[in-house]
Amino acid sequence: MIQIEKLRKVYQARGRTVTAVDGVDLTVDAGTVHGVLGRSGAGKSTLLRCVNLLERPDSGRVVVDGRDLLALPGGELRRTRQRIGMIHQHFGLLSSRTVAGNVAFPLEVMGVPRAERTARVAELLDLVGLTEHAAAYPARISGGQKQRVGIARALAGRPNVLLSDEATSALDPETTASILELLRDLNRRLGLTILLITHEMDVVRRICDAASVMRDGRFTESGPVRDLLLRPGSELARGLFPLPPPDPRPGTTLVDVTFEGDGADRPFVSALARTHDIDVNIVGGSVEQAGGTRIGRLRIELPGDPAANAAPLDYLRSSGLVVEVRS
Ligand SMILES: Nc1ncnc2c1ncn2[C@@H]1O[C@H](COP(=O)(O)OP(=O)(O)OP(=O)(O)O)[C@@H](O)[C@H]1O
Repeated sequence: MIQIEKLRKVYQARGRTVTAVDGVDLTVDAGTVHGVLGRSGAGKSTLLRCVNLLERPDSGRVVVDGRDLLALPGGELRRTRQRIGMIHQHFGLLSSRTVAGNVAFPLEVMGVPRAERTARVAELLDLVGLTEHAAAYPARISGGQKQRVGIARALAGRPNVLLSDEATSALDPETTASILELLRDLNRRLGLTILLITHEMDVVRRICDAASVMRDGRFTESGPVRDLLLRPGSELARGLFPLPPPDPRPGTTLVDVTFEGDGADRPFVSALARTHDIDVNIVGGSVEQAGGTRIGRLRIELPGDPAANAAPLDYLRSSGLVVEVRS
């Protein structure tokens, strides 16, 4: 479990002060995957690097598995940090070592005896599907395989927590999907808690249980993915279900309807048309699997202005749908 309280990190660079993380609170429950989403410069990397103290926060608290990192004495801090794995966008492999040698490296640093190390490396390579490539050098393997080596290496110290710094940003979509699947699988099999940062909506959709949207060092929204997607005005929902900017026609009402699970199969559009004897025009929409559930977003146009549509809008709301009037 990761608990971050009022975390703040300020950089001074060339006479300029940048507040990269500006009082962030975050709890990542044990065994869940949490994604922090945001544009370049939002403060995501700084936040992530504060969780294993690669960056030292100016103030706030970072508690990992019940240990307050900023209060730990040196030796204990080092041992605790060894139990926090990290993977990176550009893998960071040692080119002079084989795949097995790269995975063995942190075990050597930890002083694990040779026989135990060999067995552990074999176990880790099996876990990430790289047994056959144990003797290959990084230059000879694909980007996806390199990230698998990165993951095996990060798991060497049997961490409960894995930090992922844009781990799939350098990969093509197909390889991205397979790496995300591997991370999801490891999260489930090992009960691994994963905190990842990304600028890709799709990463959140595919593997995150919860997410935060970061801008200018702060979270603008944060919570379980399902809850965020069902919240009117959610940036995450708008990003995952892109609809064109609303362009209402005079004398009509443009409505965005978000629905979950069964709602995706319920013919609420035809029911609305029938119940209120109106023509409903579907302008756009999509249905996605996200946050462990199926969520859809549909933009519809009703005849008449919003004031004239009070009853149909009430009908949609009382059907358990999330309704946002865009005109
Ligand atoms: N070592 C540093 N010294 C000075 N300023 C820094 C340093 N590291 C980051 N910053 C600044 O802090 C802000 C947040 O940067 P950060 O890298 O955390 O954002 P990010 O969301 O991860 O973006 P990116 O994806 O581009 O890395 C930016 O304005 C950046 O220029």
